[in-house]
Amino acid sequence: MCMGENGRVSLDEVAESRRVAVLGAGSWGTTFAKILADGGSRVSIWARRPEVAREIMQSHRNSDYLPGINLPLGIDASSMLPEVLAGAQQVYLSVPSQSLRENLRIVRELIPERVPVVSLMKGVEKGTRYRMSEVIAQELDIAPERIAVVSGPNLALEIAKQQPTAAVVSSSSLETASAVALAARNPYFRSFVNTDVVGTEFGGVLKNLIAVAIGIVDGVGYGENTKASIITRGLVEMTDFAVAFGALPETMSGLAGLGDLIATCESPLSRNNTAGRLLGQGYDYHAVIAQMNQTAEGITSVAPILELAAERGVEMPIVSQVAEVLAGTLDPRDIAPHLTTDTDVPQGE
Ligand SMILES: NC(=O)C1=CN([C@@H]2O[C@H](COP(=O)(O)OP(=O)(O)OC[C@H]3O[C@@H](n4cnc5c(N)ncnc54)[C@H](O)[C@@H]3O)[C@@H](O)[C@H]2O)C=CC1
Ligand SMILES: O=C(CO)COP(=O)(O)O
Repeated sequence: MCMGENGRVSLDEVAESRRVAVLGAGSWGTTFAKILADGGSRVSIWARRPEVAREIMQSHRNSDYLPGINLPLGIDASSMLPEVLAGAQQVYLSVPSQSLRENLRIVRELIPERVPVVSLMKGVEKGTRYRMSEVIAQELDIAPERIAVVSGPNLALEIAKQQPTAAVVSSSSLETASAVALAARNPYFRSFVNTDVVGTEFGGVLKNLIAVAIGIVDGVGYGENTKASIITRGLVEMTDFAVAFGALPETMSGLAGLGDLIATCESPLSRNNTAGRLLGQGYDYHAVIAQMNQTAEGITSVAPILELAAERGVEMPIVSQVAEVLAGTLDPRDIAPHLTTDTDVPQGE
């Protein structure tokens, strides 16, 4: 690192040495850019739409996704990928999960060598059923040690308002997780680390599905008993599923599991919860999709998650019922924390 004129390292030089790129200027990409900038990094965001990049550059706002939020001055934005990625020391990815692969194919040659690549996403790919870190490893052909994922109870708008929040950064390399966690921290945002990538990633995917179920019963008008029963049994489903794929059970009781489950199930800010509520109010799948102007990953993750569950013999009664409501084969009023077709023999909790 070079010195300023007085022989000291200037703040600009420190920030320059921590140049990071965020691909995706939706609500989470933009909020994460703010987290990183408020932590001292110099951040470039890639926005697919030039008008979004222009608004961030000129007004320091992204009013479509974060109304009322002023972004820090240390954030640049562009719709030109080479500009955004040049010199980045870390690359964060925050596009809808189903579009990750096509985007990686475009940026493959532009990602600087050896830098960590971080998924902020909470979905699985339809068809392949891959987690986002698996899509990254496959498309970029990089070692798992360079890949990290971030998850936790992280409703974007609350964090953009600087409400105190925690998350977990996971990588098979603790060194990579720690480097990312050091960048992704500031007075209102604290990143913990772990090496359970499978659990951390599946936690974020699975809680979306339970949040859709909670939205459905909310839309129907059921009360707290129903919701608490679904959340509690939902956590059992999440844990059974994740452990069957090699996750540690304790990850599911951490920020990426229970923590995110609580936040997403309780908040009207959650798009998954909102989509569920519309289903519970009687809108069908197509009407719900038409009303959502932001990404609700749970809707597209249901099918691949149930296919994966079937592969490993994991029972997921709540997620199965969400799939049935989406398919129009189950009346939202009949959704329950158990299958109504269960045997009459009482089961252990
Ligand atoms: N919003 C939140 O509170 C949080 C979201 N996440 C995750 O972050 C990921 C991104 O979600 P959000 O930013 O919330 O979604 P969003 O709907 O707010 O924004 C999505 C962004 O991706 C862009 N986009 C859409 N299709 C695209 C494509 N084919 N190629 C490239 N860009 C495309 C949109 O223009 C938009 O800028 C999701 O996986 C979500 O689960 C994770 C934690 C919190
Ligand atoms: O992941 C989230 C909170 O942690 C955001 O949830 P939604 O995608 O349902 O808005």
